[in-house]
Amino acid sequence: MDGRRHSVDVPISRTLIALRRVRSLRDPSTNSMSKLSSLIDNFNWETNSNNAITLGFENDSPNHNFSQLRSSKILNDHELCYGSTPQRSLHVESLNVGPLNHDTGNEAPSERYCVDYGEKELGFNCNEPEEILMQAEKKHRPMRKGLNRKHDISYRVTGGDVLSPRLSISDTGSSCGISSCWSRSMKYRDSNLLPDVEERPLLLGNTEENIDWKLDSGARPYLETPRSLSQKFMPKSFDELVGQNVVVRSLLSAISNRRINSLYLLHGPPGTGKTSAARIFAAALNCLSSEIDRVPCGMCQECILFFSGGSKDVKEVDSVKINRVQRCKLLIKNAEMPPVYSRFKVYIIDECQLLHRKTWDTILSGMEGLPGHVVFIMVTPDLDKLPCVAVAKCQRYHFQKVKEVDIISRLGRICVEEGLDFDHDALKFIATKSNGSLRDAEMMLDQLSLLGRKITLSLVYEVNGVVSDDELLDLLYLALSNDASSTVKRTRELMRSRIDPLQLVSQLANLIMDILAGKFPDGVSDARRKLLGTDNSEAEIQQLSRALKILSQTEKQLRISKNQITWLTAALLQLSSSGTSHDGTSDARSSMQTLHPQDGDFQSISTGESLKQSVVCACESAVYEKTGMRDGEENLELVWKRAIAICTSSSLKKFLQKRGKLVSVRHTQGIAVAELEFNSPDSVSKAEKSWKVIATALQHILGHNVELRINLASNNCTKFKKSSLNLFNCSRRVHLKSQFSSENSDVTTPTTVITRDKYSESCSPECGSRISHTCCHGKDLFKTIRNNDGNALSIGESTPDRSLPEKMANQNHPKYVLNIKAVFEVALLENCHVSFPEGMAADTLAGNGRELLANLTVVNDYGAAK
Ligand SMILES: Nc1ncnc2c1ncn2[C@@H]1O[C@H](COP(=O)(O)OP(=O)(O)OP(=O)(O)O)[C@@H](O)[C@H]1O
Ligand SMILES: [Zn+2]
Repeated sequence: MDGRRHSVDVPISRTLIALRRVRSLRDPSTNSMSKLSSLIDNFNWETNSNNAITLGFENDSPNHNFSQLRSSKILNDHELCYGSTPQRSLHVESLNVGPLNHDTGNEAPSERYCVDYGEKELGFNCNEPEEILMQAEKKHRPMRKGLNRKHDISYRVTGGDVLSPRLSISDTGSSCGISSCWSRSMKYRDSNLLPDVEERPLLLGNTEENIDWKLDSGARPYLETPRSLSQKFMPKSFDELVGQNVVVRSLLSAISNRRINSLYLLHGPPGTGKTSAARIFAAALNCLSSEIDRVPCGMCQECILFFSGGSKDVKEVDSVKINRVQRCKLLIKNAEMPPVYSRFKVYIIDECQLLHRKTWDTILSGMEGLPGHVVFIMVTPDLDKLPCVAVAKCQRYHFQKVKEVDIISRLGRICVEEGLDFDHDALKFIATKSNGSLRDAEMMLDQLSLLGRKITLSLVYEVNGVVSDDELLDLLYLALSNDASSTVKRTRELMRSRIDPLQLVSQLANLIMDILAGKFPDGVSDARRKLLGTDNSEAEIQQLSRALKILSQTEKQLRISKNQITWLTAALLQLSSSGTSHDGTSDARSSMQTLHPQDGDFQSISTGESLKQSVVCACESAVYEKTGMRDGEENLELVWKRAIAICTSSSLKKFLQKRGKLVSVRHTQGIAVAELEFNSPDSVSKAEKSWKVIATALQHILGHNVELRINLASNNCTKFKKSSLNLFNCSRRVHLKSQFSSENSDVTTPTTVITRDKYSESCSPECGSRISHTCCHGKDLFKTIRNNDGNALSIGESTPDRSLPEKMANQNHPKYVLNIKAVFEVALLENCHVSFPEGMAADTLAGNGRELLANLTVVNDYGAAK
C-alpha cells in the first residue's frame, strides 16, 4: 500500500476507538451521528504498513452512499475541488472512498468520486475552519510523526455529524487540476435552522448587535505569533497547568466518568490559570483521543482545530456583551442547536462577575431546557460578586495561588526554552513578588528578557524599584542611629530613584529579621556587617524587634495611603526611638520612658533631644485615655517650627510663623489635639482655609491623628467675645480612620470634623468616628448635622438665635460666610444632611455657601427638602 498516500498522524486504533466513543458519548437525542451510523457501519477501515488508513464502502457503490447522504440532507457541505471547471465534487483522495483498492502502489493519483450537486442546495463558499484547519495542520506538522508532505492526510470524526476524509494536499495536481484541494466537512443541519444563526448566532436580525465571536478577546488565545511569554506558554494540557492538582484531577475524572455538568464555575485569584483551565477543559471535552486521562491530546482533529482558534463549538463570550437581554437570549438559542463539528458546545464566560443579575437569570433559566451537549464554563476572580443562586447552581472549582516553588520551576523552564540565563535568586524574587500569580511572574520575566539575556537579581531589583542589600543596610543604620536629617535625605534619594515605599518597608523588615536571626544577606560587604554587628546586645535586639513592629504596622498603613513617602519617612524616623541607638550617642529608650511615664496612658511632647524621640508611632499607640497637660513651651515651638518647615507654600509658612502659635498638644483617645492660636480674626479665617495643610504637617511631625483647634489668641478673644459672634473657634480633625472605624478611607485624606469648640458647653459625641457639630459661641448655627443614615450626630441644645444666620447671611458677613462654607464643606465630605433652624430657608444663605448647597440634600426643620 502506498504509504505516501495514506500517511496518517494518529494511530488507526485510536481513530476507531475515538469514532466509537464519539458515538457512544453523545446524547442520543442530539446524536446526529446516528443518522450517519448506518453509513459509517458500511465503511471499511484498513490500515497499511505505514500506519495509514484506507476507507471504503463495503457495498462497492460510493455513488449510492453519497446519494444516500444527499437525499437525507445530512450532507450540505462537501468537498471542494477548485479546478478549471467549476465542478463541485465529492473528493476523497487519500481516503479511498470507493471500491477498496489495495492496489495503490503506483504513483497514479487516487481514484475520485465526484458527485454533482445543484448550486442552490449547497453552501459553496470556502469554510473558514477548513482554512484554519489546513493552516493548523501545517503549523502542527512537526508534532506529528510519519507525515508525508505529498500525501498528507488526516481523518475527521466530528461531533457525530461528520465523517470527513479531509485535507489533502496533493502535489500531483491531477484530477481537479490544482495543487491543493480540501474537503469540506459534511455536517448535519436541520432544514429549519438558519445557517447564519448557526455560524454567527448573534447576528440574527440586528446588525448593530453583531457579536463577532472571533473578535472576542481571547477567542483565539493560542496565537501563532504570541505577543508575550505568557501567551506563548499558555498551558495547552492539564499537565502544563501548574499547582492546581486537585482541580485537574477532578476535571479529568469528570471526563473519564462521563459526568459532564452543564455549568462550571472556576474561581480564584488572578493569574492562577482559571481561563487556561477552562480552555483546556473545553478542548478535553471534545478531544478524540482514546487516552482519556491524557486529554486534550493536542493532536487530534478537534484539538488542532481548537488550539488554532478555529473551533466553532467552543466559544469565549464577552461578559459585558451578553449583558443585553436580547444577546443573552440569542446565546441560549444558539446553545440549543447541535454542535457544528464537535461533541460538546462549550461557552466560556470569563470575568463572569461582570454579568448582570438579569443575565444570570436568563442563563440559569435558559439552561434548564438545554440539551446535554451544552457546557457553560464561568470564570471569575471574584466569587463574592456573583449572585448566590448562580454560585449554588454551578459546580465550583477553586484555584489556589501558585506556590513560589512552582512559579520558580516554571520560570526556570521558560528561561531554558527561551535561551535565557538566570540567577536562581532572581527567579525567587520574581516568584515572591508575583504573589501567587504565575501570569504576573511570567509577565515580569517577559519584561526582564527584553533588557538582557541574563536575568540577574540586580536587574530584577532595578526593574522593580527595589533597594540593594547594601543600600538597605545603610538606610537602616541611619534610621537606627538617630540621624534624622541623613535618614530623611537618604529616603528622599531612594524615593527619587522610584523605589516603591511598600517594597522598601518589606525589605527593611526582612533585613531586620535576618539580622535578628544572625544572618546577613549574601553579598553584603564586611564593612556594613560591622556597622550593625552580628552580636547584638539585649537592648539592640529589643530595639530591632520594636523597629520590626513599627515597620509591619507601617506596611499596613502604606497599603491604604496615597501619601506613602511621608508615612515611610515618619516610620523611619521612629525606628531609632524604638530602643538603643546603634552609635551609642543617645539612649532613646530613656527618652521614650519619659514619654510613656506609666503604662502608655499618657504621652505628651516633652523635652528631648530629638523630636522623633518624642513621637510615638501612631500605629503602635494604644488608646490613650484622656489627659490634660500643657506642653513645654520650648518643645511646642520646635514642633510648630518643624510643621511649618514641611509646608510647601512659602506664603503659608510666613503666615504661620508670623501669626500663629502652637499652644498645646494633648493626646487623647489616640488623637493629638493641637491647639493653635492666631492673633486676629482674619488670621483665624486664613488659617482655617489652610487647615488641612497645617493638620497634615502636624500629623507628620507628631505621628498621630491630629485634631486641630484654631482659636483666636486669648487676649483678642475677650474683645471678640463682646461682639455678637465668635466664629473663630471651630476645630477640625485629621485622623486615621482605619484606626477608629472600619470605614475605608485614605489615611492621608484628612477628614474634616467640626467639633464643639472649647468655649461652648461640652459636647458628647458618642458618634466616635464622626463628630459633627458646630456652634458659634453657644448659638447653634445649624441645629443638626446628620450622617448619611439620617441620624443626628450631635444636636445643639442651646436655643438658636434664629434670626441670626439669616441676618448674617443677608449682610454677607465675610466671617459668617466663611463658616457657612466650612460647615457645608463638612456636610459635603461627610455626605450629611443639614438641618436648618426653623424658619430659615436654605436659599437665604448667601455668598459662598450657596454654590455648595447645590450638592447637598438640605432639609429644614419642617422636613422640606431644598
Ligand atoms: N496554573 C498555571 N499553570 C500554568 N500557567 C499558568 C497558570 N496560571 C497562570 N498561568 C500563566 O498565566 C497566563 C494567564 O493565565 P490565566 O488567564 O489562565 O489566569 P486566570 O486565573 O484566568 O487569570 P485572570 O483571573 O486574571 O483572568 C497563562 O497564559 C499562563 O501562561
Ligand atoms: Zn485531542
